Amino acid sequence: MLIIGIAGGTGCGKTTVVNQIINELPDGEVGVISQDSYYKDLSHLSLSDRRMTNFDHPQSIDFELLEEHLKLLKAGKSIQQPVYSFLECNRTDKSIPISPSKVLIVEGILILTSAQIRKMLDIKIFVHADSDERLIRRLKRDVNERGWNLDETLDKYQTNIKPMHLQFIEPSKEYADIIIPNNKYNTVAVDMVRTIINEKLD
Ligand SMILES: Nc1ncnc2c1ncn2[C@@H]1O[C@H](COP(=O)(O)OP(=O)(O)O)[C@@H](O)[C@H]1O
Ligand SMILES: Nc1ccn([C@@H]2O[C@H](COP(=O)(O)O)[C@@H](O)[C@H]2O)c(=O)n1
Repeated sequence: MLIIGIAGGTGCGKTTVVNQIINELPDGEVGVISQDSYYKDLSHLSLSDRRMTNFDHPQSIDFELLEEHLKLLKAGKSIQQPVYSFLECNRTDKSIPISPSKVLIVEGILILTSAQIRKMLDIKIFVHADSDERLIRRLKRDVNERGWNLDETLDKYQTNIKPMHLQFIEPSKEYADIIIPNNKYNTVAVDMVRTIINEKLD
């Protein structure tokens, strides 16, 4: 199994790049795992306390479970991936079965910050977009899809998102084998990654 890690700051376009990569590949050959599914269980907190959590700090992620799942998939075993609710700011009681595949993409802002996870990655990719571009994309998404208003999103950006980006995410770029500039849609880079994957699938 070839495991590709895709990191980059919030709103840089990781999900978009992953979808572009897998779009023209055969169904079922490439699995995708999102770091978001591995946010720690916060059921012991009220919703208002959960909404105060710093979701951009590496400690918010259950990297142990993610590592265990990657090892199981690599060993040819299926896993039950937790399903996360952004509106509830918590894991749901649901999970989805993920079967092993020839290629697995693991995406998330903090994927390259974990030494255990880095060890499991065959190719490490960092998607870059300028911070103003990312903030604009993030504002639109949080307000339209994730149940936050404009002020809340800007407060989060100043208190958690920007400091964590500078402390953990941007420095993890140094571990990347490939950096994809994504201020504009980057079809050339997407085609290159797809070519690497196709070689593995042949
Ligand atoms: N190159 C791009 N140019 C303009 N908008 C983009 C680009 N890449 C992604 N977007 C948009 O930005 C938003 C965030 O993208 P997304 O892929 O969800 O980022 P991430 O997964 O890194 O948070 C989405 O609305 C997406 O359509
Ligand atoms: N309940 C949550 C959990 C996380 N976030 C934010 O998601 C961002 C990471 O996801 P991307 O798709 O943007 O890579 C991260 O910056 C968290 O702040 C959230 O808003 N609510």
